[in-house]
Amino acid sequence: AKYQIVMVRHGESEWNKLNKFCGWHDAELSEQGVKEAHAAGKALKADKFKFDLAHTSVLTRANKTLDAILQEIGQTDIPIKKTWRLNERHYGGLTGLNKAETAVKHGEEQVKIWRRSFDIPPPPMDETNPHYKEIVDDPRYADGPSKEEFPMFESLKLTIQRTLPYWNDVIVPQMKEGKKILIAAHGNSLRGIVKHLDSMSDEAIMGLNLPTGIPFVYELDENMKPVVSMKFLGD
Ligand SMILES: CC(=O)Oc1ccccc1S(=O)(=O)Nc1cc2c(c(O)c1O)C(=O)c1ccccc1C2=O
Repeated sequence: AKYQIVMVRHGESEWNKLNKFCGWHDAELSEQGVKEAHAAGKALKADKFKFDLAHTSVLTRANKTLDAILQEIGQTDIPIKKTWRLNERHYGGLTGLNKAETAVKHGEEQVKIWRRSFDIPPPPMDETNPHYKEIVDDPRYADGPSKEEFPMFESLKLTIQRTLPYWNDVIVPQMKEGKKILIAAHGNSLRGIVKHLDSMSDEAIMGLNLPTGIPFVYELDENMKPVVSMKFLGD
């Protein structure tokens, strides 16, 4: 096909392991997550993939997944673009809660509603959340989002709405210039791109849980329409 792009969800994080809502908290990769990232790189190397540049979020778990992959394919020299627009969904006041704490604090019924909703957001994060200061004051957000648009919560709909402009305005033009691109990001920011490419319904995309650390390929025609959708390496 005319265009090809590779995407990968970061390896397991320390908070994935603890079943805690992570969102914009900057959790590290777990040991397993680091292994997943190197395995992803080895798989890409085995298939002789080469990239001109990579895009990732401003969160360490995605950045380190990308670094591990680039080490394995011997391309630690290509440009890396980091953007908040590829960050994980912001889970607001749920950030840091695990499954039990969420159910205790908000009740099973509310959890059920949130789980199956596309545009019902979690409660906003406020100063009582232990992670409020670390996120709001983080210098990595100096280049955006602005104070006015800095999210305190995101529905999946809101997450997709802030990821797609980056896809359309930055990544697509680079693909049209012939650049071979790798994206290392998060479950929900990648859902936004996949939903857009495959014209998926709100319900369909909520049913898609991307595996951690397994690269997948899209091949697109001259109109950026998928000829091959979400082909996982090793499939
Ligand atoms: C597998 C797992 O333990 O998931 C967790 C982790 C932390 C809290 C609650 C749960 S749960 O078992 O209720 N399942 C669970 C719970 C939730 C979600 C979700 O995708 C999910 O799988 C959401 O997307 C979600 C999105 C926005 C607000 C709340 C939730 C939520 O409460």
